[in-house]
Amino acid sequence: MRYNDSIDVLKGIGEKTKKAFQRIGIETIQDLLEHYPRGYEEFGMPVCISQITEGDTVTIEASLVKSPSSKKVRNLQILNAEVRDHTGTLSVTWFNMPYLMNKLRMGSRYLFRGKVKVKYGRLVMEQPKIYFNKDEYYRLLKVLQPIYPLTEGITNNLIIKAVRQIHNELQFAKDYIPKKIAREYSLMDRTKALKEIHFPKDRASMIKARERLVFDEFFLYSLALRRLKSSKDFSKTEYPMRIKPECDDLIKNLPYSLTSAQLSAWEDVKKDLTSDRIMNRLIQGDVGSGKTILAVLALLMAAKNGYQACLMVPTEVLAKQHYKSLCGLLTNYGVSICLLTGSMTAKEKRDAYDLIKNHMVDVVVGTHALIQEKVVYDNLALVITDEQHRFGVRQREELMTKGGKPHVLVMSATPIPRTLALILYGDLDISVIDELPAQRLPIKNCVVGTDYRPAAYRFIEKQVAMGRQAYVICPMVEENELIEAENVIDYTQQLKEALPAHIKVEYLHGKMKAKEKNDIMERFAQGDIQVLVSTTVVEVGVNVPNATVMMVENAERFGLAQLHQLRGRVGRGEHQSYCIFVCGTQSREAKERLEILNKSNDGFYIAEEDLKLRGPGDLFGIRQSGDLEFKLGNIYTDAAILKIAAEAARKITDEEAQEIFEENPFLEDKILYQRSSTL
Ligand SMILES: Nc1ncnc2c1ncn2[C@@H]1O[C@H](COP(=O)(O)OP(=O)(O)OP(=O)(O)O)[C@@H](O)[C@H]1O
Repeated sequence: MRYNDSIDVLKGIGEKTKKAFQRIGIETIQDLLEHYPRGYEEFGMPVCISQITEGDTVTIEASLVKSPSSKKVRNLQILNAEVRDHTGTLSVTWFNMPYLMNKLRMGSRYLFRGKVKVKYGRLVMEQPKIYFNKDEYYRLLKVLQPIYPLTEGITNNLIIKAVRQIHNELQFAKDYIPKKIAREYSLMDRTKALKEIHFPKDRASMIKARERLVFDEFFLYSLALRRLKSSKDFSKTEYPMRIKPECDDLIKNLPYSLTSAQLSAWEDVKKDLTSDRIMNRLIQGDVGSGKTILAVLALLMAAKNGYQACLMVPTEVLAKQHYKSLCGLLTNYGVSICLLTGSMTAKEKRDAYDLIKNHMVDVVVGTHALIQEKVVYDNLALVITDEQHRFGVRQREELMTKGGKPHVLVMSATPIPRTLALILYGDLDISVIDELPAQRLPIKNCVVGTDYRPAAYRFIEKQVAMGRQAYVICPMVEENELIEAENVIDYTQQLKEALPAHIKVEYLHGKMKAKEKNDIMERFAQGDIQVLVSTTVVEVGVNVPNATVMMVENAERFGLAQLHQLRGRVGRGEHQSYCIFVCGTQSREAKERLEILNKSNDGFYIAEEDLKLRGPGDLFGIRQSGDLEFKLGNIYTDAAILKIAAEAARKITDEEAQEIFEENPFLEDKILYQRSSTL
């Protein structure tokens, strides 16, 4: 049996089963070996009925004390029975297994294994597996039985049998890792690891096997990425640029001086743009750290070199905001700018397409509309995506195909620990803005209960009297009977009543028409509206430096990273700013979580704490669903393995890497295929 053989060389896999396997991406012996269990079932000694509590999955040894009775409820054939051991009795239920009626004998002892629930106030074991033969069960004791991801037509048992056969007939699994690395990191042998991951001797052995296989995934991924990156490094740009004096001039004329972190990021960008290679850079900086100006400088540089450049942002509100600030900063330098968003009329769009195609504009700002088929660019040399996590990388790539191979600059305010950033944005170089403008005062935070509202409103009133503005965030747009949380529409009404009439309160939410949203945002930015009640649509990138209060209702409903983003909407100017997190529950856990924000304004710290508390899914708000998935490894929870695997990959010379992939010609493709579908 060979690694690349089709799975139908295995006994019991015919045409139909083969097709079913294909549906979950399994074609070869290797695929099946790498179809890892999603968990294990641990068989324990039988327990006494009196020891069982709700929710347990247990085995009992008991005899049937009442003949099974059968009834039909809609399409379901339900079989009820009662069993007893020396400590008590238990109800047992099976669904759609009528043939058990004749198989189970009154008074006989069997082993039943299943989950115990409470139904009508009584404990019931549902759909238990029956072991008619005691020895059959005792053989399973202490063994971790693999539980596989399945699809229709494929049972767990079928996979177990097939994998066992592979283990019996395949001598060696391919080992990708050089011996010196395996030794240095005390890795389990790969062949053994592939056995133990499916049929572990015990838990410790399974963990060690898993570590080895996760290491392989990360190690190879890091290597492949390195090769990809170095090959990219050699890809010559079609859009070489020269340094332009206008950029220095713009910096000189700003009402503030750039921080040293901004300056050093700008140096990175300049170096990239003036080199003969394509730029692929991520600028990572906490909320309000001043990333936008770097985008502006890069756009100016591209335009002054005679190229087109575009800035793609996730929302219409943000596109409008950037458009306005770009016009303010760049028109003096003879740069023409146009806006392109989904809500523009057909005619407006057509006009924009014409301007772009004929290079009547140098810079295009917009939303997804920028990557519509109809947009034809003329010499698109630079693509900047803001908050790229809101775009799939697919979309980014689509935009890239509109130019030859434009330079790419990605802006992200998502605080990700460096090791993770290296993997998540593995093909990008990274500049970090780790410093806030000097004159910023740290935001003052408080976590309060709903009874604090009257005091909060008085506080907002005072701030407004001083010429400042406030945001109030609610989780919902409108009332929903099923969810107890504040909603924007009703809240605005209440707030209008609670605040003096001269204070203008308006609302903003995602369901409003683009034009209405823009209008409200514009009026807020101009100071015509003093208090804006909104959903999280303001979360990303909105910049109104005069706003100094952020009040978040039902703060417990948001992730910490998201709350940090919301908080980032204030403290963007020279005024002291405040954040009031209103906790709508008494839960201690919720309050503890919010205390993390109370204590720190540092996005990286918050991200780490959130990771500890809630796990990765909720934290990053990015790349959550199926993003950068490895078969076994999880880049967040296996961060420790990721770190050493990346370190090990760095120890490999280019020649050694070449050898690894040469020996396994399908491997690199496979990894990079995964990359392109995820990164
Ligand atoms: N060096 C600086 N000194 C003072 N103010 C600055 C400096 N750099 C930028 N700013 C101002 O700080 C505010 C926030 O900057 P910007 O909008 O670029 O933040 P950002 O990094 O994009 O944040 P976010 O991720 O929250 O959108 C803007 O009003 C900007 O004009």
